[in-house]
Amino acid sequence: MASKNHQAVDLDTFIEGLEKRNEGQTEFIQAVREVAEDIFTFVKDRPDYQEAQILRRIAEPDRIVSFRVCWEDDDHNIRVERGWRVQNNNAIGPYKGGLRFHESVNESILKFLAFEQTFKNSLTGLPLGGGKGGSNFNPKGKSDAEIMRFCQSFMTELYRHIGPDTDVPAGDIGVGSREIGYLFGQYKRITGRWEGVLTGKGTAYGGSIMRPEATGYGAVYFLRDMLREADEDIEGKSAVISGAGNVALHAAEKLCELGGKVLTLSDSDGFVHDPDGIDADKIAWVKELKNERRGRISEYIEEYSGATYHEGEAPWRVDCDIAMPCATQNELDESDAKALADNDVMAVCEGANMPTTMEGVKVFQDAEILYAPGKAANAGGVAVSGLEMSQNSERVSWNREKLDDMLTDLMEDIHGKCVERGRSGDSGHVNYVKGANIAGFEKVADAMLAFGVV
Ligand SMILES: NC(=O)C1=CN([C@@H]2O[C@H](COP(=O)(O)OP(=O)(O)OC[C@H]3O[C@@H](n4cnc5c(N)ncnc54)[C@H](OP(=O)(O)O)[C@@H]3O)[C@@H](O)[C@H]2O)C=CC1
Ligand SMILES: O=C(O)CCC(=O)C(=O)O
Repeated sequence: MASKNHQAVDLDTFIEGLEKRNEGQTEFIQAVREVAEDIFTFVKDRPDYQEAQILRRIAEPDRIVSFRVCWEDDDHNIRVERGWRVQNNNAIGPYKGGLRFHESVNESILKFLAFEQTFKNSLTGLPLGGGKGGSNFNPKGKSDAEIMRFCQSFMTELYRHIGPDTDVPAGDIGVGSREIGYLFGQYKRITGRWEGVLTGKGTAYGGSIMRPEATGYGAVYFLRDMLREADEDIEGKSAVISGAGNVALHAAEKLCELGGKVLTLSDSDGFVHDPDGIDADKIAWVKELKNERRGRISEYIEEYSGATYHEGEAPWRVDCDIAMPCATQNELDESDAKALADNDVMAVCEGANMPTTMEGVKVFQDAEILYAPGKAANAGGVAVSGLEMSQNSERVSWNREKLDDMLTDLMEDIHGKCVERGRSGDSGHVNYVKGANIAGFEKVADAMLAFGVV
């Protein structure tokens, strides 16, 4: 009788097939490859996972919906963009993951994000599957009315593919509370239903009071847990942060609160370095600059004269104890990682999704630098989204204190899973990438085994 294992392939053959099937989709291939390296070792002793082709199936989205988004700008020009929703895997719960509006958005980027989301959401321990969506629409410089018309048009197609038990989108780059408001309003108008179909909503209409802070705060809680595991803490440590959006500013806020000193923030044009520290008042000023006036980070040096602005550069060469990439994918490459290692960085904790290239990750791992991948460290955002879904279906509202306690516990739990699965026998060093990959995979894999071949 032929072995049931006849379809098992080695890692190289798996990657070859992946590259062939997803030609040119570099971000997606990178994300799957990073997981596959750990999972292939892990499933060596699990023929049931191998025979069921679990990883091969998770690496093929359940479906991708792509659609035209047509809208009218303030000068009455008709504009056409492309929208997508990638529903990667719903083995353990409804598809869940953000929407990104950025001119760089394409299928590869959304597929990598939806794939990573599947593992991240599993790590939270909540019943959430993985998805992601968005558009190549560029929100920069658009009026509020233009943003509203775009969001309404986007939702006019998306609404038929989502639902509180089907797929629950949220924000990501370029999608904050303003956009979620317009999207939710349009969903409600079309369907006539008030239901928890989006998270990141305003508190006036069912949003969680902690969702805006959750990703950045959660990442710093993970950092604190990781440092504690190594008998260190945040107090007195200097930190470089990239980005000046939702994740970066809330990470900066929590770092300051826990006694850290934030030295940098950035946007896609450059970074600011403030040797005096970017404290809570300065962060509040940047929040107003970014969220209300929609300005550029370069304006910081006009307000705070001790700071310098570095056009076209990233902050990774500034001497620091802690680095937190909180902007976008592949923003920290091998040479950046070497610069951080040469400066004896103690910990790298990712607020963004896949911000470090594979070569950069290798530098951190070879140097045994404490390194937390985004899929574990930034899971606090989607975890609080999961809590927002519970609040909506139970028709309850939890206060900030309760939610912050729950977020703290959730991050501690994710950290614990990474340590359990990622600690190496000899040195005791924790490989958080391996830990997150294996712990995230296992729950989804067990659910998929239970379903048979579907
Ligand atoms: N919001 C959330 O809850 C979660 C977000 N994440 C991830 O965190 C990261 C940041 O998201 P978020 O803070 O929400 O997004 P925002 O839109 O609020 O902010 C994004 C920030 O990153 C900068 N940025 C974007 N693209 C680039 C680029 N190509 N090069 C350099 N800088 C860039 C932006 O600068 P500029 O204004 O110039 O474009 C901006 O400062 C993303 O990777 C996202 O996927 C992960 C988990 C949850
Ligand atoms: O809260 C959510 O559902 C979205 C979070 C997200 O997009 C992410 O974790 O990258």
